[in-house]
Amino acid sequence: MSLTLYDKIWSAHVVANEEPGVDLLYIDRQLLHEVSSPQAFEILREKGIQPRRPEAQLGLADHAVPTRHRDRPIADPLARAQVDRHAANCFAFGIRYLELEDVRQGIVHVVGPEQGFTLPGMTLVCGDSHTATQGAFGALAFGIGASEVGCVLATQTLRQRKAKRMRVTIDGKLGPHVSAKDLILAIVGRLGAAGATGHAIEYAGSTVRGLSMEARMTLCNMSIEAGSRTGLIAPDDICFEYLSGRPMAPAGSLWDAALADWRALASDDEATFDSEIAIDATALEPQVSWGTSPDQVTGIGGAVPEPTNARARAALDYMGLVAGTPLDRVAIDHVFIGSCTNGRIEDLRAAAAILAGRTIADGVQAIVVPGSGLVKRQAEREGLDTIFRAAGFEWRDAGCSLCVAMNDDRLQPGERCASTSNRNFEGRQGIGARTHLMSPAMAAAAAVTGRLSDVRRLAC
Ligand SMILES: CC(C)[C@H](C(=O)O)[C@@H](O)C(=O)O
Ligand code: SF4
Repeated sequence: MSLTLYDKIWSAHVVANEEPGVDLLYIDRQLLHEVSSPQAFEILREKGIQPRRPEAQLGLADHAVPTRHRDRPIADPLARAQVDRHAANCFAFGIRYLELEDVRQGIVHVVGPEQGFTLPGMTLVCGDSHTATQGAFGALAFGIGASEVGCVLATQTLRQRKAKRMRVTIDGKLGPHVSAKDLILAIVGRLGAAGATGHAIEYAGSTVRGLSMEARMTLCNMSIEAGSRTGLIAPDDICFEYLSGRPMAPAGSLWDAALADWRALASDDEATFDSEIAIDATALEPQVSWGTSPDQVTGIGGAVPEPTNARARAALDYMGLVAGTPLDRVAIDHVFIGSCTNGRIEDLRAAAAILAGRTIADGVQAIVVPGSGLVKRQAEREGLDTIFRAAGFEWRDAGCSLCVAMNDDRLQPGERCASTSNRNFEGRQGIGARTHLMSPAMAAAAAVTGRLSDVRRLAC
């Protein structure tokens, strides 16, 4: 029987069949952050259980952490308590924890792959909806709820209903300054916020094969914004090269053995999918969201659309936008470059390439927040921090930052932000704040002009 990549990883992890369509899966790895883990540790305490495999877990703090003054104790008492509690829980239960001072600290979905904790063919979970980011490595990676985090800690298994299979095939060469972020925004726009609900998406096609691992992670990251908990890409030489030599990746003969297994991780040629979508990358223009859901998106050459339903009307109202306004006339107050969608080294390089020799517009406040301490260090080695600072950006420490208003970085009501993150929900960047999602190069262009702008015009 022909199988998809999803089927193969799934069946390799079935411990028991519970009922038709529902299996008990073995979970290889779990990432633990400070927001979704406290309840799980409480479950262990209440029941007097020790983690089944502490070495299969990795803990760190990312959502609540400040991105400045990291040499001082966390000023906000609630954030400090949350981070301290998470660290204490990890230590108490014998789980590896990356301290805030550790250069390896960062956003879970950046750190997992960077450390080689995330490997092809694995099942990997985290109490976080953007865990699908790590499916870029051909891992079955998905977000779970807080009580499920406890279940994985206690048993290293999880009861799961198998999803339907969807393949998104992307072919054609991306134009200059058009990136994986533009692709995934366009895909989410086409599928709709619930279009892939109940499905596991596999991204395939010549465009995907040509993408770096950083770009593949950007693609998989936003699968959840179309309703899919899982985004997968078959691992190949680009993936193996990225992983080779990573601290937690296998080495020596174990690496050779792993590689032989990983090369079999692809959908069979005759495998069938419940749903198939084809995307032509050639004609794609840079994308910008105009509403309060990531599927409310269009090309930068377009205008604020005429609302066709109550949801769109409410979105325009919240966003303070009038239908028919060309997008490139919309002025912005803030720029945020970072997040698990676009906080990796390539994202910083793409933004810096636009900002070199330029300065941000008067009145604009701009921050760049590397996805991890290692991304920050690498960017500094390449002199990117100098470019960002010279342009007028603040150069911060790693964390979720302005992607989510759960830390010191947040906007005021009515402020408008060009953001490389993945969600533009009401209040996401602060109460009443307005978010436009876009790529790092597009965010850099917005910083320079002070409005939403086509980076291709600025670049040439
Ligand atoms: C706080 C966390 C559980 C949440 C998620 O599940 O994704 C956050 O990371 C987000 O991006 O909204
Ligand atoms: S960077 Fe944003 S999307 Fe990613 S885990 Fe943090 S809050 Fe969630």
